[in-house]
Amino acid sequence: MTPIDLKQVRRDLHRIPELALHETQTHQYLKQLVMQWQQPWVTIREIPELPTALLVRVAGTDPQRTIGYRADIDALPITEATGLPFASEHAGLMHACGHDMHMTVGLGILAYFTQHQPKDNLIFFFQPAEEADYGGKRAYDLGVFTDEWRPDEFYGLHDHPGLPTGQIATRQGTLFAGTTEIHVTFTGKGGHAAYPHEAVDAVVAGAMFVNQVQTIVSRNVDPVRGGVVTLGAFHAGTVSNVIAETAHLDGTIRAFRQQDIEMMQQRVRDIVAGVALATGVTADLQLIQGGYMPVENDDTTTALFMTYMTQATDVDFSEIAPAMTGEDFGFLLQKFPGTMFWLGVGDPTHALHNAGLSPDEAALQPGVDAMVGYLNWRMMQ
Ligand SMILES: CC(=O)N[C@@H](CCC[C@H](N)C(=O)O)C(=O)O
Repeated sequence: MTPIDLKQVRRDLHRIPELALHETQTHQYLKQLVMQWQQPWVTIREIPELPTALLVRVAGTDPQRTIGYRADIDALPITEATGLPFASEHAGLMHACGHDMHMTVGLGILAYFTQHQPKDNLIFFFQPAEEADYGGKRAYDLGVFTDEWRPDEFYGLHDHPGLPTGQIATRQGTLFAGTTEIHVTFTGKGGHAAYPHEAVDAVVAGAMFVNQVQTIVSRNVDPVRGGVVTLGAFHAGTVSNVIAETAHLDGTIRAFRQQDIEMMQQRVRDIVAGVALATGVTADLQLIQGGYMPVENDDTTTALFMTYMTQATDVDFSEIAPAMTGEDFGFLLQKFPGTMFWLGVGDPTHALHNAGLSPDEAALQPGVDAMVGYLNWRMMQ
């Protein structure tokens, strides 16, 4: 029997969402739970330079390889609107991307292998900072995945509200886009609304920028390949009769190929420079890709994964098209072969990052069972 109540664990985690690199309560919860499953073949590891991360190694009985499994643990600055009895207790924060589900499935798999020592070595990486600040790359750059903590292959899942509960889905090749955060501040000269000629209007500069970035995808990206530029925030000004001195905008660039992402980054730089020249504002632009590289599934591990998932009679599996969501697991998959996959959580009326998102907890057990089944099968190959 697996020593974990999946639904209870998920609800406990759902109550305590924390932002990237601040997941202290979550880290403590995970650690206390894992410590209850201690066995001579289980090692818990913390990283002083990345204190909210947690790694667990399960030593195999006759290892041929080390298999990694990653679950992300951070939440979003969204005020929950689900009305659930176990809703977020942290004002303004929510597990609106399902990382509470990700952690719970990861814990379920780990719990199983603490009780049934595997043949191969397994490492579990409970990763801070997926939504921002690229915790996977940070861990890699700190040298975490070396020596006995080096995975020969790496797996990780993301929940998908649009897929039926418990369905597993993935594909060969690119699964998710690479992304780049855009942060730009235009600074002009504030003034009276009646005297625009004596001011430099940052709202006009911001509006020009919003309009001109719309040409990047429509005019510069190969339409067959696709891409997205979304500006999610625009803050400027105070009242109707004062010309705004500053405008700050935040957004994201997305595409499936790194060369397209870099071309789009350059177009954003060009447009910012053009807006500054045309309006007289000064501009401070930051483009941050961090670890959000395109998520490229490895041919070999993905063929194995899809073979198992297709043949397993208790797994509902589908092949799926790539998505423009981003994931810093893309960075780790550049360093180690592996496979990312979706787990259906059956809430088609709410997208990821929606305040009403309520993943179906009935997906937890099939998620654990599919991955435990796959790992046991993989270790016999
Ligand atoms: C699965 C998911 O929603 N991931 C996030 C990753 C954020 C990347 C970065 N902060 C950016 O916006 O570029 C996503 O928004 O896709």
